[in-house]
Parts: sequence; C-alpha cells; structure tokens
Amino acid sequence: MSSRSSSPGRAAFGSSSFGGAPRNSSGGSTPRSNSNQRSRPTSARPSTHRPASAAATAQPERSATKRSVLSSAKEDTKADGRVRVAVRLRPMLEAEIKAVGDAPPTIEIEPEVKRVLVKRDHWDSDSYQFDMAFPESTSQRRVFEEFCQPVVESCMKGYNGTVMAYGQTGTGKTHTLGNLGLTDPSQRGIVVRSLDHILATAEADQEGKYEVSLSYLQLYMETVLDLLQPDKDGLNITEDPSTGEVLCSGAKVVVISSTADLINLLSVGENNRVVANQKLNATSSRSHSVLLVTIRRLPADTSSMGLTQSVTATRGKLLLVDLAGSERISKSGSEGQMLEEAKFINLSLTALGKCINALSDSTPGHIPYRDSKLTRILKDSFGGSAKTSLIITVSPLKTHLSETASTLAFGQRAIKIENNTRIREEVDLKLLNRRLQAELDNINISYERQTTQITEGEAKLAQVSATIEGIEKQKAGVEKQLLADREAAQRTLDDLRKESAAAVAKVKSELEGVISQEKQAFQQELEKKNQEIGQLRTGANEELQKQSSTASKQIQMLQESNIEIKAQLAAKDASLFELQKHVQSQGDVKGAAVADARKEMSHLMEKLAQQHKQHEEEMERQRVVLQAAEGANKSLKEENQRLMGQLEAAVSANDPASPAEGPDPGAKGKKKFWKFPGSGSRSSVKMNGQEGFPAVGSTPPPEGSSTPDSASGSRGTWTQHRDAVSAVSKLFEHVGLTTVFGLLKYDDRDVRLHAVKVIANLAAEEENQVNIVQEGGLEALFDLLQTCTDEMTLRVAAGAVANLAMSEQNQHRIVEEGGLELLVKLSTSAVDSQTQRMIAGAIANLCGNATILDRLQASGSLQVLVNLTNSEQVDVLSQVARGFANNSKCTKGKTHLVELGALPAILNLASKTTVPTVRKHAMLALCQIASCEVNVAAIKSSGALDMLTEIANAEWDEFKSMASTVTISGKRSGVAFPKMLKA
Ligand SMILES: Nc1ncnc2c1ncn2[C@@H]1O[C@H](COP(=O)(O)OP(=O)(O)OP(=O)(O)O)[C@@H](O)[C@H]1O
Repeated sequence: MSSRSSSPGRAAFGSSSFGGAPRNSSGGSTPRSNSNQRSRPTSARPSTHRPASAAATAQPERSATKRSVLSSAKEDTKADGRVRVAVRLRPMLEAEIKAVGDAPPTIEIEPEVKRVLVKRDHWDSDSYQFDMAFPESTSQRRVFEEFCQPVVESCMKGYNGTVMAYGQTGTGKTHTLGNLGLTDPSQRGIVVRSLDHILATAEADQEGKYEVSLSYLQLYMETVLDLLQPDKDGLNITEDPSTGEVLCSGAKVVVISSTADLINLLSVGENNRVVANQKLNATSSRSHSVLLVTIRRLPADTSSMGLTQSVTATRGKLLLVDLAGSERISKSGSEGQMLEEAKFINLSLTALGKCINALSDSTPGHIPYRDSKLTRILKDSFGGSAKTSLIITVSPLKTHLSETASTLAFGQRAIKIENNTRIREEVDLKLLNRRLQAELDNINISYERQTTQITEGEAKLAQVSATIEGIEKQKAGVEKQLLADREAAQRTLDDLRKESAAAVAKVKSELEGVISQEKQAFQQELEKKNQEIGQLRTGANEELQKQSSTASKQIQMLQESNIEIKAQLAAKDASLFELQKHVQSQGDVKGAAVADARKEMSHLMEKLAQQHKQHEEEMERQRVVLQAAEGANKSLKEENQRLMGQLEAAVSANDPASPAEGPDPGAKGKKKFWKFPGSGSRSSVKMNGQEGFPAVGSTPPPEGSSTPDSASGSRGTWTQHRDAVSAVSKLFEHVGLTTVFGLLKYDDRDVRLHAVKVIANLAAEEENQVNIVQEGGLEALFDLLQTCTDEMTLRVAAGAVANLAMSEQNQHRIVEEGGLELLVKLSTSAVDSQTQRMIAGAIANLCGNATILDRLQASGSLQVLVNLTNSEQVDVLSQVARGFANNSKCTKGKTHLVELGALPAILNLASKTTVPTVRKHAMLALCQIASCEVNVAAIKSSGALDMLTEIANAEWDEFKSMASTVTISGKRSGVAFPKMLKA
C-alpha cells in the first residue's frame, strides 16, 4: 500500500475507476496533493500499513489431519483468511533498455520488506506494501513456491483456490502464469508448475488416489468459450443451489495424469485460442483465460485401511486465471471494436474490483458476483471459502507509471479481503459402513492368519532348532574330519617333499656320475690323442732325422768323392810332376808313361765332365725353380731369399768346400781360409800382385786334400777350382747378374745381404770380375755403399769391391766412379775389424796400379792405410802392409807415403809385428822406398836404416824366401838395395 494511501477505503473502488489511480483514504485528495511526503531512504520511511486486522481474523484450518499429507505447504497464518497479493516487476526488455539507456529505475522493489517504491521524481515516491514483492530478477520457481504453492496444496486438501494474474498489457501476466517452458524448463510458469506439483504430490501420497481433470476456458466480451472445444458456442455458467458450486455446463473436462498430458492440452488450448481470437478478431490481451483444475482425492485402498483412516473423498478446485490487460481506455485510445473490448474488459475487471471491495469489507454484505461472467466463474473459488492469490505484474517503464500506480492500487484493495476458507468434504455413510465391514473382516482374517502363522512358526522353530542342532553336530564332525584331513595332507606333503628331495639327490648323483664318466672318457680320449700326436711327432722326427741323415750321408759321400778325386788329382799331379821331372832329367823317356798319364788325365777329365754335367743339371733345376718363382711372382721376397740360398748352396757345391755363412769377424781360429802359395796362415786370392777375398765364408778343405803350396802343384789345382767356379758362373749367366744386382736395392736386409754375398763370391773369381763391372755391378755396389747402413752388408760390399779391384781393367772404373772416396768415407764409420780389413784390402789392391797413385793420395786412401796401422788386428795390418808394399813398388821417385810421413808406421810394422806376412810386406815397402834416392834422407831420418841393415844382414835365404813370397815383380830389386845400403 502506498505511503500516501496507507488506509485505502472501499470508496476507492468505483465502477468507472477500476484499474485507475489509487485513491487517498481521506477522500478526494490525490497522491500528488500529498507530495510533501517525500520518499526517503527505506529505513527512514514511515512504516507502511500491514493488513494486520485481516491476518488477525484469519480462521484456523478445520482439517488438521490433512496437514500431514501436504506438509510442504508454506503457511502464512496471518494471510490465510484473505486474498494474498504479490507484486512482480517485469525486467526491461532489450528494446526498452536501448530506448531508456541508463536512466534510473522508476520502480524499485524491496523484497525484504515486501514493498514497492514508485518514484515519481528524484524527491517523491509512493510506497506500496504487499504480501510479497518480487524484483525483476525473481525466478519463476520462487514465484511459484513462495506464492502459489500454498494455494495449490490447499486445493489438494479439498479447498477451492484461485491464482490470478492482473496487470497492464505486456507486464508479464502470461509469462508468470502460462509460460510452458518448452525450450527452457526454468521458464515454466505457475500453470505447469502447479500441475507438476499436484501430480508429484498425488504420486507420493500412499493414502490417497487422485483424479486431476482440466477445463480450459476463455472469456471474451462476456462470452465463455471452451478452448478445448473451439467449435462450441458460448457456455453457460450455472451454480449448484445445494452446494453453491459454480458449474460451467458443457465445458470439456479432461483427466490428466502427467505433465506431458498437460502440455499437450495447453498447446491445443493455445492453438484454439489463436483460432478463436482470429475468428473473433481478438488478441490475447483482450480476453481472460481460465484454467479450471479439479482435484479429486479418494482413499487409496479401502480394503487395507484401518479404522482410524479417513474414508472421506475431497475435491478441490483451482482456478488459474490470466486476466486481460488492465490499461485504461482513455490511455489506450481504443475505439470501435477495441473500445467495445475495452468496455467488456473493464466490465469484468470492475465487477472483480467490486467483488474484491465487497469481500474486503470487514462486514461483507452482498457480493456482486453476478455482475460479470468472470466474477460468476470465480464465485466459489475467490474469497469466501476459497484461498486466493493475486499476482499483479508491473512494467519498469516510466511511461507506464500511471498504469503501474493504478495496478498497484488495485492490489492494495484486494489485500484487504478476508477469506473464510472452508474445506469441501463429502461423507459417504454407505461407503463408510462398507469400509468398516471390510476392515473388520480384514482384521479377523489377519488375526486368523497370524494365529496360524504363530503355530506354524513355533513348529518351524522347533524344526529349525533340531536342524541347527544337527548342523552343529555335522559341523563338529566336519571340523574333526577337516583336521584329520589336514594332518594327513601335511604328512603326505612331508612325504612328497622327502621323496622329491631323494629323487633330486638321486638324479643329481646320476648326473654327476654320467658327467664324471664322460669327463674320464674325454680325458682318456685326450690322452690317446696326445699319445697319437706324440707318436706321430716322434715318427715325423725320426723320419726327418732319417732323411736328414740320408742327406748328410749323401753330402758326405759327395764330399768323399770330391776328396777322392782331389786326392787322385794330387797323386796324378805328383806323378805327372815326377814324370815331367823324369822326362826332363832323362830327356828321352816319354813313351808309355806319358801315354798313361794322358790316359789318366783324360779319365779324370771325364770324371770332371761328369761332375760338371751333374752340376749343370742341378743348376738347370735351380734355374727352373727360379724361373717358376719369378713367373709366379707371388712372394718375390721369400722366393728371392730362397733363390739366394739355393745359389749360395750351388756356389758352395761347386767349391770344394761346403756352403757356409757370410764372413764372420770372429772366424779367426775357427775357420780356415784357402791357403795359397806363400800366403801364410791366412789365405787370399792373388792375381798379379793383387789380393782378392775368396768365396765368402768358405770352410776349410777336407783333411788330406792336396794344398797348392808347392809351385809345381798349384797350377793344376787352381785350374780345377777355376773350372768349377766357371761352371757356377755359367749358372749366373742363366739367372742374369742384373737380377742379382737388382736385389741390392731391396728393402729387406737379408735379401740385400744374400745378394751382395753372391756378388762378392762371384767377384772373387777373376773370370767374373770384368763381367760383373760391365753388367753394372760396380754401380750397384757403390749405390749400396752410399745408401746402406748395415755394417755386415757394407763389409761384404767392400769385400766385393776389393775383389773387383783385383782386375786392372776394373781399377780405373772404380776410381772414376768415386770408389776411393766411398772407401774413405766407409772407413770413418767402420768399427768392425773385418770391414776395416775389406777397406784396406780394396785400397791395397788399387795401390798396385801406378796410374792412379795421385788419386790414391788425393782421395785420402793412403791416409786410411796409415790410420789403420793403429789396428791391433793382424788381418787389417796384413792388408795395410800389402798396400804399402804395392804402393812403394809402383812409385818411381818420391813416394806419397814419405810425404804423408808414413815411414815410422811402416817401420813399426816391419820391426814390431810378429806376424811374418805383415813384417815381410812392411820390409818390402821399406826396401822399395829405400831403393829410390830421393827417399834416402827420409829413410835415414826415420831410423829405418837399422831395419834395412838388419834385412841385409839377415839370412839371405830367409829374405829370399820372403821376397819370393811377396811376388810383385818377381825381380830381386828389393833385395839388392839393402845390399847397397850395407855396402
Ligand atoms: N519476469 C519476466 N522476465 C522476463 N521476461 C518477461 C517477464 N515478464 C514478461 N516478460 C516478457 O514481456 C513480454 C510481455 O509479457 P506477457 O505477454 O506475459 O505480458 P502480458 O501481461 O501477458 O500481456 P497481455 O496482457 O497482452 O497478454 C513477453 O515477451 C514476456 O516474455
């Protein structure tokens, strides 16, 4: 209620002013006249009028027992006896928000204090108090639960009730009441929610059976239309005179059992309403729609009901009314049909207002229900014995302020109605009697059944007890048996474990036995194999030894044969010598002896030819092997090594001695060299006063072989040997010397060494010397001397050069190719005495050539000889002394040796050395030097005179022997000079 109309009187309802602005209770003054009562903040506002008197007179419900069934109903005891009024503010629609912008709201809802403020301007506002005030944000659900649910539940208890929406067009009446919420269940309105609630409650109620039926009516211009039968003409509204129940005869009543039924029905009704409106040229807002819900409740099952239970059936009626728009005609400016409609609307709403006015009067008299069809339909459900909730909807727009105020004033008047609610009950005595009889019968039957059940139960109990006892016994027996079984199983398990352990042990021991047997067998087999291998090895060794001994024997035989031949040769030589001597001495005895000797010679020659043939065959075989090896070219190195070995063997085989290793510096005393006439203990090959180095590593000749010591026998033996060597040389003609020279360039030291040995051996033979040089051997050797660092190889190479230097023809080549310089250079690094011996030997041989004396001096070769006089090795000193002798012999005039100051060294060799060869050569050198007058002074100053005197005084034969041994010129000139000195 408005603060300005805090005591609205009945006068406010006038026939023409229904829906108009609220009137002041004091009569004529309008709210504006009270404008000095400015709106203040809510807390400061004067307290609004509450319908306390109406609440105080509210009657308690008569049927207290029913409350237990519908316990969820919210009761407002104060408002029970009157129309409950709520106001709901519609939210601004989108178009309205755009139009209004952010203008301050005109209507303000204060839900806490259930109040509506209508702001006229910034300072002035009207305040209206209601039972509830819903702001624009209020949900449909809350509107239903807080405001409508109590009416619905009271109808389910048998009361009549009405929920009615009243308000200006477009303020949300249909939304609040009739929204079906098809797309959004949260938008479902009061109609759907009410029916939902009724059906759910009916389903939950175990004690009652419900029948819910509907009729859907429309009131348009005082005509009642059935929306479920659109073709039907207007219906009549009648009233049962005995009960006062309003009846709408002819209206279709449809029983529903689900919300889906309801939705279908309402959809049909809505469609029909559209059709009807089109037919009537009406709009929804111009007509009232009434949904009439009848709820009949019967006791659920008569037969099972107790005496205390109710036997009454109830029937409640709920009217859900969506009223036409309440706007004033003047404002809507209606005319024609619209005007007519407005009049009828106003008629019905005015009639409603009048009824409300009359009902709200504390001493109600005549209620003008009959004034309109609307009020006639509402008569038994509105006011009086019915519960009524009126929700008034208002627009938030300022432009609708006047209509809003009018609507709110209508609500304020309605809130004054005091209801006299009365439950509608029908008591059916016959039914009651029948129900009581049935109840009694049921009780008797139940008693009998229970007695029988007890007896049967006791018997069963005894039976069960016996069974339990038996089971207990069985259980004890089973437990005992179980125990015994478990023990037996345990024993069996133990036995099994023992058995399995024994079995495992047995299998293990068997396996071990098998393994051990196999191991033993394997070891035996192994030993057997080892024995077999040992036997095989022994056999192989024996076989090897046998073969080796056979080979040794063959060699031995060959050697023996050689010895024999040589012995025969020596003997024949001797006999020939004797024969010649004899021939010479006898002068005339040639005859048969010579013939015999020749015969013998020819026999020997044949033997030699045979031997040569054998050698040639052997050489041929070697050549084939060599060619095969070269042709295959698979392993040149090994093949060449083998070839060298074979070649050396061949050389040795041709030599009277057997093959041996290379020159051994320590061979002195172990191996003897060939002895040549006058050469003393150490041998050398002599040629024209030169000395060569024989086949390297020669072994001594066999015992008893003839030695060429005697001048008479040397020629034949030498020839024989030379022939043999010549055969070997031929072998090289096959092999090709250049091949051997090529081997000197090998990286492998052994190959080089073998090759140079072969060359050295070949070079020891006069026949080969020129050939070797012509074939390029000198260059190969010099190349080796320049590049090689292995002293053994260098030593053999120097020996080879020494041998080649025996040939006068070679001596110039050696000097021209720089051989002297190479020897001098080698002497600086040579530490081994044998290498020194080879160097000294080579120089000594070259010293015998008078045409190269200056080169000997210039290259430092003579100095090398002088230096080597310091050596303690006889081999070396021997070559040095020989070099001095050769050099002095060739020199006609002042010798370079004197220039070098070598006289003391020579004197030293001649006087102090005990080795005869050395002494003799030194003495000979002194003699040669002394034989030239230019040297006499030097001889004298060197102190050599004594030595020369000593030589002169010596036994002539001794010196003679010495002189003849050192055969250089074969003359006695060296002997004559001492004689001169002596004289
Ligand atoms: N509480 C609300 N929340 C949201 N929208 C609403 C609300 N109330 C009304 N509306 C909207 O306002 C518009 C008018 O509502 P509605 O048709 O229910 O008014 P009405 O009073 O029934 O009009 P009429 O008298 O012409 O039938 C509708 O679009 C409706 O959806």
